[in-house]
Amino acid sequence: MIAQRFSTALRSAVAQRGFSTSSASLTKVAVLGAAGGIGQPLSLLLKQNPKVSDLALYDIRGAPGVAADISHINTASSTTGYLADNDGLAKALKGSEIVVIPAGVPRKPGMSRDDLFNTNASIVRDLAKACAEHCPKAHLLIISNPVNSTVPICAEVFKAAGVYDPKRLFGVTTLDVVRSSKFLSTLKGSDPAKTRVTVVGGHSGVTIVPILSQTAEGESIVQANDQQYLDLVKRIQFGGDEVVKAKDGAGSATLSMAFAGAVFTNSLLRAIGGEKGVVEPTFVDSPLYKDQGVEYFASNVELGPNGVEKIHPVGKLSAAEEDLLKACLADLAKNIKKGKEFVGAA
Ligand SMILES: NC(=O)C1=CN([C@@H]2O[C@H](COP(=O)(O)OP(=O)(O)OC[C@H]3O[C@@H](n4cnc5c(N)ncnc54)[C@H](O)[C@@H]3O)[C@@H](O)[C@H]2O)C=CC1
Ligand SMILES: O=C([O-])CC(=O)C(=O)O
Repeated sequence: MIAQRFSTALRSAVAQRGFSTSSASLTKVAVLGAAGGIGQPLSLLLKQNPKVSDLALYDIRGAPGVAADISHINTASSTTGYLADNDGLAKALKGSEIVVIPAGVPRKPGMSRDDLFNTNASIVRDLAKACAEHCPKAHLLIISNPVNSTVPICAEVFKAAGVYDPKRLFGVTTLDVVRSSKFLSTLKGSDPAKTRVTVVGGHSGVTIVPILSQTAEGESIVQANDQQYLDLVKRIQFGGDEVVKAKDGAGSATLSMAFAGAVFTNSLLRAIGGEKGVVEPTFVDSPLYKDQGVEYFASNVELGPNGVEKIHPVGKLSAAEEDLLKACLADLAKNIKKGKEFVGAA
């Protein structure tokens, strides 16, 4: 009974976010880091998605157990778990059209995302090498932090292997969009499902730039440019810290991230299936600020069957947002350089 209620609630939440029930195109999706705090609920949500035909769950520990559990859910897709032995990673990746990567360590209180670099850079580099070898045409969705550096790392690995397609590499910044929507709609009493905020830049502190002036519910707050605006921007930029602090040493956002990851994956699945006009903010190889030394940047991106279809410019900004963008670009350039240098490319 409880399971039934849970399932109904989940399906309804998923439906509200626009998960289609048509299964025009069926896709193998791999999750690397599938037994982790994000990996498990993300895999659960992907099992609900009728556009997924095969779910390949890979982790250095625990993935077969997670897969066995999830495989009993009565949706059409098949679920298989893989460990590193017996060529598990290669088997998980072969035939995958989408690879979602939440592998790596999360923050503890007092740490910045950049403090994760030493551990996560090599994890992501090695997984990217395997993707370049076994599924070079897959769309790579990078969740592992620091995203501002791990995305450039993946790009350099793919370039070195001669298989880089900038249209198929995405840093998942959807959680910033989800948080902006929730925080703004709570302040304004609006419907969060209809309160869409574009968030540009990167995914760390001041590199997260919410463009509240372009949202009807945010316009007046931006115009007032008072403490309420400053607090809202700060909460969006440092929302991750709120969760890290509350979890008190037990990690960072997992459930909201799984939700955000499932939303972005579903948008890409819709676009791969031929739906037009699917737009999500995401951190990609972008021409927008390359002349300022920033090669990767999150802005609204129209998705298509081959990944990035069109990168939208940030549009008109308020004076305060111009200042936020300036601070963002300075930090972002450093984060990107660090990632490139790690692979020996800067
Ligand atoms: N992009 C975003 O918005 C967000 C990113 N994150 C990041 O996601 C990452 C994962 O977070 P959690 O799931 O909470 O961590 P976790 O520690 O709960 O799970 C990570 C999983 O990765 C696995 N793993 C480690 N090395 C691996 C390898 N070489 N191959 C495959 N799997 C491997 C671990 O065994 C573990 O199961 C962290 O770096 C975190 O900072 C977290 C929240 C939001
Ligand atoms: O704060 C963290 O370390 C995890 C993360 O990226 C987020 O919650 O936005």
